[in-house]
This record gives sequence, C-alpha cells and structure tokens, in this order.
Amino acid sequence: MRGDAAARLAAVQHIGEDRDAAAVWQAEVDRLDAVEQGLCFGRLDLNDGRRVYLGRLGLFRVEDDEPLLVDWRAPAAQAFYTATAAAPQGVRRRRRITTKGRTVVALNDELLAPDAAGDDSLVGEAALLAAVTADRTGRLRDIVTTLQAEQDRIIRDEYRGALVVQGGPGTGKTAVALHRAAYLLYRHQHLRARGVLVVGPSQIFLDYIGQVLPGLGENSVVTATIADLCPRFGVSRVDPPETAELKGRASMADRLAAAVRSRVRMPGEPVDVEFEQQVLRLDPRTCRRAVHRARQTGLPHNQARLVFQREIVDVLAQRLADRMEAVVLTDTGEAIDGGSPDGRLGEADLRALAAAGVVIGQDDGPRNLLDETDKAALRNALLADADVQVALDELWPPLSPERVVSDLLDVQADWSVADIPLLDEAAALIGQSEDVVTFGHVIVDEAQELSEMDWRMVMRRCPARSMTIVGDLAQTGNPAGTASWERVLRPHLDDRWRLARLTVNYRTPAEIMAATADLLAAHHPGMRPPQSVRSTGHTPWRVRTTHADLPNVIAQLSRTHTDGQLAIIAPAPHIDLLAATSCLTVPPELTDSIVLLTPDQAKGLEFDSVLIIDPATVLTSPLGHNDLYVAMTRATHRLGVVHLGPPPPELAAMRELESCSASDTPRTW
Ligand SMILES: Nc1ncnc2c1ncn2[C@@H]1O[C@H](COP(=O)(O)OP(=O)(O)OP(=O)(O)O)[C@@H](O)[C@H]1O
Repeated sequence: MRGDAAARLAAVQHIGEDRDAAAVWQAEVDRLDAVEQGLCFGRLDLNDGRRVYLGRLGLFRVEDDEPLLVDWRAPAAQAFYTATAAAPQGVRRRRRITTKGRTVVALNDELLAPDAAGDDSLVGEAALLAAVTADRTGRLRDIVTTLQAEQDRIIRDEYRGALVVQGGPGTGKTAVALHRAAYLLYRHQHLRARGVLVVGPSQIFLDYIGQVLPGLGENSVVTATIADLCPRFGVSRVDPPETAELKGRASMADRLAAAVRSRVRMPGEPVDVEFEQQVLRLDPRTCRRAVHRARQTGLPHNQARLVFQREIVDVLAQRLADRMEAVVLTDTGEAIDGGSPDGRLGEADLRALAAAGVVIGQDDGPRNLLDETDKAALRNALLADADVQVALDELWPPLSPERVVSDLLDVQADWSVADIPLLDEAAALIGQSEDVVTFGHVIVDEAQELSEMDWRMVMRRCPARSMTIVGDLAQTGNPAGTASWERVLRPHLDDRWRLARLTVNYRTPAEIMAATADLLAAHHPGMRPPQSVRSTGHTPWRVRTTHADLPNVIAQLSRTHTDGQLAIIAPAPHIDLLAATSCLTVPPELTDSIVLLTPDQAKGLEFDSVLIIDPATVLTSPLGHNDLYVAMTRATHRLGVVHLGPPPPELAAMRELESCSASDTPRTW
C-alpha cells in the first residue's frame, strides 16, 4: 500500500498539474507512514478456531480480499477491549503484540477460559501497567492497545447528540476523546467531508496531543484553542480574572445584542434627505415602519440594514415620482401643476399630456406618468447617491464586530482571550460570520474551562450539535468556567445530552492521590476521586524554604532528579525568576527533560515527576484550589512541594522533609 501510494504521488508530481491529487496522495503516504509504529498490536483467538489480527488500520489480501488485519475500530475488534473471563464473547485468548520497528519484542497472552476468571475490572493488566509506568516523553501516546472497557464504551457511543464525559484526573478523558474522533471518522464516512474539530485549552496542550491522531492514521482532524476559532482577531492582552469572569457571562450576549440594536436610530422629528438639490422629507412613522420591517426579517444587523434601506428608498422614490408627476407640461411647454396627491394623474392632465404628444398608456382612466422601470431607475439613483447614503447610515449604520465590542467595553482593538467570544458574538449579530467554519462533530477537551460565551462560540461551529465534551469540574481554573454541565449545556442542548463517567485513574499513583485527599475534601466535598490503578511506593513530600533560598533549592532538586522528565509548576509571579536562575525555557518546550510551567499551562499534561512551588500563592487565585489539584495530579511517579512559610492546611498532612540537602535528596527523588 505504501509503495502504491508513493508511486501515485510521484506520478501526479511528475505531471505537476493536479495539486489536489498530489495533496490527496501525500496525505495517504503520511497516513501510512504514521501507522508504522505498532501497526499490528493484537490477536484474538476465537472459540471457533479463527484468529483475528488487530491493527491501527485494516488490511486485506489483494488476491481474495481476505482480511489480514482488522481495524481496531471495526465491530470485529471490539471484543479485544471488552471481553472478560466472565463474559468472553467467543474469545479464547487475547494476545497483545509489542513491536519495535518491524520486530516483535513482547507477547502478552490472556486466557479467557471461564476457569481463568479473576479480577474482571482491568483488561490486559500487565500491558496496561507497562504502558502507564513507561517514561513520559512530553507527547501523549495513543492507548489503542490497552483501552479499557469503560473507555471503549465511550469511544463507540453513538455519534448523534452530545456526550459529556466527566472524570477525575488521569482517567483518560483526553485519550478517549481523541480515539473517539478516530472512531467516528471511521464509522461515519460523511464526517470526513463535514470535518471534526478538537478544541483544547492551549497551544501547548494541542502540541502535547498532536501525535495521537496521526498515529492512528487520522490526519484530517482540526485542532484549535478557543482563540483560534476566530483567527482574524489576534490576542495581545491578558485580562484580570474578575474581568475575564464578567466577560464570560451569558448576559454579555444580551448586552451585545442590545448594543447592536441601539445603533439603529429612531428619529423623533422628520429627517430631511438631500437628493440632487432637492430635499425629501422622511417622517418618523416611515422610519419606524422601515425599521420594523427590517427587524421582522430576523436577519443580522448589516443584512437587515439593506432591507431598511430598500424600504426607505422605496418611500423616497415614490415621493420623487409624485413630485415629478405633479409637474407636467402643456402642449405649449408650460408646466401644469396637476396630479392627485397620490401621485396619479387626473383626466385634465392626461388630456394635456396627450395633446403634448406623450403616450402614457392604452387603457382609459387615470394612470401614472412614470412606469416601474423609471421608478427602479430612481431607486437605484437614490441608493447610489452619497448624500442619501449618509442620511441612511445615520439612521442604520453599518457595523463591524471590533466597533461593537470596543464601544461596549470602552477598549481599543487590543484583545484578550475573553474578548474573542464577544467579537464572535458581535460578528454573528451583525452578519459578518463568513469566515466561520462549521464541523460535523466537535470535541471539547478540558471543557470545564469554557465560559458561557465560549460555549456560544463553539455551538456556532457545530450546527448539528453532535459533540463529545470531556472535562472535570474539580479542575476548573478559569473563573468564567463551569461548576455544572447542566448549567452551561442546557441553553444550547436542552436535555439532548448524556453523561458518562470515567472512574479509574491511569496516571496518578495512589500515593499522590492520597496527598490530594484533603484538598479535594475541603473544596469539593461531594466529589469522589478516581481510583488509581497502581501504587509506586514513592511518598509525596513537602519542604519549606525561603524566598531568598528558592532558586538554590530548585537548582539542587533539579540536579538530583535523574529519573525521567521533571515539571516545575510555579505560579506566574515566580516564572521569570526561576527561568533565569535555572536556565529553563519560557514558554515551555514540552520535550525538555525539565519543564517550567504555570498550573494553567500544565492543564491536561503529565510528567514523570512534578515539583510544585509556592502552593500558597497558587491558592490565592479565584479557583486556586482547583489549580493546585491540577498541578498535584500531573505526575506519573513522584511529587514534591516547596512552600515558602507554613504549608497550606490542605497540604499539612504531607510528609515533611527537614531540608533538601544532598543527604536528603536521594530519599526525595
Ligand atoms: N487504557 C489506557 N491504557 C494505557 N494508558 C492509559 C489508558 N487510559 C489512560 N491512559 C494514560 O493515562 C494518562 C492520562 O490520560 P489522559 O491525559 O487522557 O487523562 P485525562 O482524564 O484527560 O487527565 P486530566 O483530566 O488530568 O488532564 C495518559 O498517559 C494516558 O495515555
């Protein structure tokens, strides 16, 4: 297949004309290259003697179409993820095949005979534990070989409507959401044309997840942050949390709608419109009627403006026609001031016109001097006239999103992330949404961070409302984010959404989850933490230091950390100093062996070890307890906390180190 795709690509490139075809074959070459790692990863031995090999994509023998490899998303592959000894689904043996390049390096067999029945909760435990304990690389890996049954159910859930997945840290929400994207594209081919969008909290996060879908052979999914959804507005400013919270409220949509509406003027007095040295008078009633008719169309502001203009110009054209018809000439060339007030000609006028040789109709009775073509010409002349346009624009001005938002907020065009959904809303209200791209299915990750205004923007990208929404209400860091799925989703989906839960923590070991227990209990008393799949024997610790000594302590802890990737998570005020004193990259480079980031940037990521700096400052932000919970749950192995002064009460129960001197550090890391 690869050879064939490469040959076809070379052929179209050789001709050099058909760029679309070249792009299609290039994408196919990339897709086939990307699935190279672990192409075949499993085998099912069925009770009836058949063997089914599982792969990242399906392969068929050329001669007879016999399946060689079943795509993991095909129904025939599902038993690989869901069969248990108690419910073997016709499977006798499940084999996991680990390859390095094209060499098989490990086989892992599970017999599903009823007498082998053991703990049914984890499928392929050995392979799973090997996957979750492996060193982190700064990039999320796919979990196609070790998906668990509760995850598989979510991935294969029906595609219509909205599915919300609530799960604590490390339960695989991100991984599951991405596998679901691949699954939906495979099962619902029409989605390839309509597109699938994944919305994530930051570019760092999008880089972190960027290899998962290509590794599953899917290159067509679009990933974006909230700000990326409206690329024409650049972000150059950060709002204080309280401002961001206000801007995120749904009531901002009403304020924007009112602001746009208020730009239409309803004059109390007649308005004079100049046209070719004449003054035409518009009375307030005419204006009101035109506004009413324009609004009745339900069109956005700028489009409704054209209806308004047509209404007004119709009236002006009629006035003009009346005036012209009121002045007709006798056969001697003298003006007669005839015509009825409704602009029609009386008998005397018609006789006078006939005498003047003007033929104005065949039938008897009064009729207009100007026909429809003349009136259309008049209307066009009025619309094209600069003075008339000025008068019309005074009544119903054309608007831009920037102007609406900057007038409402009294700011210049210097936008923050929280302004983007407001600009997008304004663009929708005024009808400047031509660059809005819509998708057949939208996946929102870290969905708890979206404000009510963000949701409105996302919904505009998903007219079919087919969505997968994954998040954790205990991790909301954005003050404008959500504490209730019901609250943010009902206005858009009514009750057309369903909730699934993930309950097992694959990332964070039991020791670290135990260290977060007081924090979670204090701030989310009703919430149960997810169950860790493993313990590591590494007890999290805390150590006290001073401001002055902080850089030394960090340098020492960084030097003595040798086991995998270390993340130093510090509140924003410490970042610059720490970056300078420890020579760390800002913004962070996720594949470095030591990564320095804020709790906000750490959202959704994971590392082998995590060092949290100054938790008391983290706790001072409006939802600081959630930020601290996020920071504490990023590690797959080890967690240390460096506090300045006494520890926050939520962390007081953690084991305290006397110091982090050289003699202590072997114990720490
Ligand atoms: N079935 C699985 N097999 C192997 N690894 C898994 C499995 N499920 C999850 N993991 C791993 O657990 C880690 C956490 O997964 P993920 O980041 O998707 O969790 P999350 O619920 O989005 O976490 P958070 O909310 O804390 O950001 C990842 O390394 C992921 O690969």
